[in-house]
Amino acid sequence: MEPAQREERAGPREGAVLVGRTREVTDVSYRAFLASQPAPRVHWAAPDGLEIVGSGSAVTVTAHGPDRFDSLREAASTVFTDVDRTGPPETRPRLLGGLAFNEHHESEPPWEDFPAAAFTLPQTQLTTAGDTTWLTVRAYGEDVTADQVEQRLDAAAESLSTLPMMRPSGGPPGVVETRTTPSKAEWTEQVERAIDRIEAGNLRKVVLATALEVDLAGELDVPDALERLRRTYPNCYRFLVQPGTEAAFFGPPPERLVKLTGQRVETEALAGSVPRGETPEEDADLAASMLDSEKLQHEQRLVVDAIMDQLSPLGDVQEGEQGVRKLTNIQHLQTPITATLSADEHVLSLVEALHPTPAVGGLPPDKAWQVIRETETFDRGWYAGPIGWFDADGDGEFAVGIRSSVAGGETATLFAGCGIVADSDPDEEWEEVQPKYRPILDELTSDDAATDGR
Ligand SMILES: C=C(O[C@@H]1C=C(C(=O)O)C=C[C@H]1O)C(=O)O
Repeated sequence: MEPAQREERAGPREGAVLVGRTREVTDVSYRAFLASQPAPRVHWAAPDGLEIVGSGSAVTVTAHGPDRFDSLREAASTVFTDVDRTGPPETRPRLLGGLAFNEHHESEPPWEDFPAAAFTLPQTQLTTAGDTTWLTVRAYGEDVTADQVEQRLDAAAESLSTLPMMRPSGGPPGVVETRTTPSKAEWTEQVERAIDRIEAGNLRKVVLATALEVDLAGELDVPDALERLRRTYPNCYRFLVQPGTEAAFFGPPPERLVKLTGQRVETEALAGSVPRGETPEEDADLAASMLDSEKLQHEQRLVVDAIMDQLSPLGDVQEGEQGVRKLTNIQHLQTPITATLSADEHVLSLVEALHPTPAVGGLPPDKAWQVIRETETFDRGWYAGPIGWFDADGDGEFAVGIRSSVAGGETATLFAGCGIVADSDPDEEWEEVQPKYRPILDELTSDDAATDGR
């Protein structure tokens, strides 16, 4: 397929036009398409069925610092000023990407390819909604013509038709060695210190995270891993953000940060975890113990209240009925929350209001961030940051970038955290964190080793 057009990598500018041409395609393998594409690459799949994969950058908007949301909105409005496109609404231009957990993110290893915030309009994109898949080719610039883009669309369709429907799967690369940050002893100290701060009265909850650095026996085939995650975590989001040739950030997060369609907001509180049981009875008992647990209900309530507080100035907010979200290897307390806005808002404004929720940050948010910064000895980077898309109308959807890893060459760094409250126990919290590595760790572990280790 066509190499990325370097001359078009520049950012948004006045006078440039965005030209997009789209056609329906059949019998396409996302894995084969993704594997055939050069970086930058992005992938987004939502549990409700929208699936997008893209490569190359027609235009990318980036931002950093406290004004990053304003800068993104402004840059995006320049990108969307002059659009000449074909295709159904499903294929409208969506800027795909995300933001680092914190606005002061530094692009240091393993995050050297990742700015504090970056959203891309891919040059070549597949979009699936319902049973239909479309191929879109885009270009952005002062001198771009519809003829050029149509020719590129012909070429892209031609090379797409030559891709194999199924590539043989290379399988997981295998794990040589793992290193945990912090160690179990350090974790115990960190959690005890956090509890001291909570008891001192100036902190209610903090989510402390851990990192697992994994040396691999070979290079990870990310398109293959994403394809396997489609089957093992079918009700989760799946994403890939690969801004350069080195590192890929990817994972199957279960948690929605926010979805905005017109004035309708959908979000959720997802916090409080227990493992899945070995038998249906044990599984139901574990779920019941979670529903009955005062500590886990407290963790959940803090998240529900914080989200409701953030949204209530913007419109009419409804708390849904609490339930249990069952994933392949863990179950969580979940409360859906919806709102009808009283005025139009951009989804980035909602992301700004909500992120980080106390499911991944803490309460009060500033105090929690201070504790996270003083405690964690690794860089969260984009872990637990907002990952998703937005369009010209300001509609969009964002997941929380958890159950995720940043991988490059023969190394992958995985992240997992859990909420610490007054009655947390360091040993129990350590046990709670481990299954949160599993979605990715299982993808890295060779099948033989995985069956031994399970
Ligand atoms: C922080 C993570 O998960 C979050 C924390 C949870 C908890 O403390 O129970 C549950 C779901 C997520 O909101 C993670 O997976 O790394």
